[in-house]
Amino acid sequence: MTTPIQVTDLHKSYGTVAAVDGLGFEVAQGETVAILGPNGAGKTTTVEILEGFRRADSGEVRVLGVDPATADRAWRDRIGIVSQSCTGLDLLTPREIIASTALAYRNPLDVDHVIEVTGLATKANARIRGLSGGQRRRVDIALGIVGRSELLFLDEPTTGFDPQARRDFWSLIRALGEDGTTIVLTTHYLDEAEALASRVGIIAAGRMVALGTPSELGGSGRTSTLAWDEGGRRATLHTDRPTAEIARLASRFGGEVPGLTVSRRSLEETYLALIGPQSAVGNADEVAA
Ligand SMILES: Nc1ncnc2c1ncn2[C@@H]1O[C@H](COP(=O)(O)OP(=O)(O)OP(=O)(O)O)[C@@H](O)[C@H]1O
Repeated sequence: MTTPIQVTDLHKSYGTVAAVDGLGFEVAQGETVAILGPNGAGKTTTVEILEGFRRADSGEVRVLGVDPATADRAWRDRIGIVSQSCTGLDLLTPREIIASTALAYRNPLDVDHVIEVTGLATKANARIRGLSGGQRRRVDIALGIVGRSELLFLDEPTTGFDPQARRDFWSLIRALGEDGTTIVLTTHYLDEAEALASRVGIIAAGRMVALGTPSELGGSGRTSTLAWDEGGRRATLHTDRPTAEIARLASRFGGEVPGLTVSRRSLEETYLALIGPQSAVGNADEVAA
């Protein structure tokens, strides 16, 4: 089976700004990968190269086995895209737009089902211009999934969602993932990455600086740090087996361990440590000036 996304040594510059600077990663069939990174890190440029909307300067890119720069209509039919823009078709209704988009695909999802799972049932026949920002975003998502894509790109999909709508959207994405859809999403929400992604990639200054499961990069179930007071100083120990180590310490101290604390590095701490204050590339105007 073809690996859905393979990227090797990707480069893309705008004038003197190296937006993507030697980036490489793979996404396996059925994976949900979240791409994190600060503003200007190169996420959109990378994803738009994968979608065939921008040309790389150099490097190897294969999406569903094809170079997106030379891909045809049949390839595009296999891909769903939810970008940051809204439809702009203010006088139409969600149902009209979703139904007409479905006609463009060979094997679309049922339109009523899409309206239901995107939470648009009560607004299906209202004009787009009367919808809130979050409701318009749901229309974008409906258009991205109606084609029953093998590979789905979601660019900051829940920006503008209220907390319940985000949870509903997460359920929808999990269901698509369980059905075998490969998903790449960019997000600024670390909790969203942790909730949805089988792996998280962190891009800084045009490079993939980390790629791993949420528990490898942070979150639950990874290395803990124990600290306690001993011999007039603070002793520390990093361990994947904190309970066993605490039992060992308790036995050594014959009961209470003085000043014992147990902490885990969160995904947010890992992220902030990796991106650092200087990691985002400046924008082109600033660099040129
Ligand atoms: N069309 C363009 N022309 C010139 N510079 C660009 C263009 N598109 C992006 N850039 C620059 O390339 C760098 C990477 O931008 P990109 O949009 O890929 O970042 P991003 O990680 O998606 O950021 P954000 O989180 O803000 O969406 C930035 O410095 C940006 O100013």
